[in-house]
Amino acid sequence: MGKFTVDADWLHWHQSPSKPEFVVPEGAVDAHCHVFGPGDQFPFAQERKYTPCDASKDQLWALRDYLGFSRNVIVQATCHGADNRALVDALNHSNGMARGVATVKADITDEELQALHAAGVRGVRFNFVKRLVDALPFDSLGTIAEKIKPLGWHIVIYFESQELPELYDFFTSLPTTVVVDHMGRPDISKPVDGSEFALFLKLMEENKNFWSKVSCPERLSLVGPEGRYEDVVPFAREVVTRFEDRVLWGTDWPHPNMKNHMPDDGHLVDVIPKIAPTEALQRKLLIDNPMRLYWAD
Ligand SMILES: O=C(O)/C=C(\CC(=O)C(=O)O)C(=O)O
Repeated sequence: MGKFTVDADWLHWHQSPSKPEFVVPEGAVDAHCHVFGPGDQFPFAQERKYTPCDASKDQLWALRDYLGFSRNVIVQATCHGADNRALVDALNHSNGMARGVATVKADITDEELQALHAAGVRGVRFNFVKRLVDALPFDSLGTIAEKIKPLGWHIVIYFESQELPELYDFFTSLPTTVVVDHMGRPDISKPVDGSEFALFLKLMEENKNFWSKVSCPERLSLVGPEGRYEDVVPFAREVVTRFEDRVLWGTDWPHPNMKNHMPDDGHLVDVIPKIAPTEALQRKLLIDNPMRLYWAD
């Protein structure tokens, strides 16, 4: 029995994903995934809103190899709060094949930021999803943005589509490259050419410093795994084809807080050629864009 009790309704990540039919190009980057603990070694944060099962760096590397990827971008998840030790440990054991996105507080020092940079962190995440965090006030986030800017880092933002109108002006005031998680989580029961998704497309169109992850069909889909997440494809393809130089893709392993099903990671990879229908788009999505953002040096 570990130190932490996993949430009763927690779904364990897939133990035997299928081999994808789509063969990812050599050098591909899984640009959105997490490590959890192990809790005995890297305790979960006091202020967390969920307690997951462990998902270690070695298990992540095993999935990476199995799916045919070469590199990972590990995003600090809220269950670890602003304690980035599990993330840094993973980066330090990645042979340079992983980069990180951390969570920090406004009082972080330049020395601490330098240490994160040396480990491979290249961004911070601002999370506005209420079931996951009590978001920091805008002035604290502004302080963090100014502190990380000289390092050349970017800011990853996570929010749900209904929050975008309220957050829009704050987002566009950010002074760095900004990466939107999961296309701003569109409500895909609404039309792809409707007003809600149009606001997200406008954000991307009018602000060339904005990028988007075209990840997480499993969180957005209404047809689910049986329908191979087909209903999300028009949204993601629109973003990939319009903003081909500013898109990233990731598995989101180990898929925290999935309540209705646990995706087969192989099936998620098989969505890629549907949203990026040409080899040139696939290369940008999986190699050129993430390499530019995370391995520029
Ligand atoms: O993994 C994701 O991207 C999404 C999450 C978890 C998360 O972001 C976090 O804990 O920080 C979610 O929607 O529950």
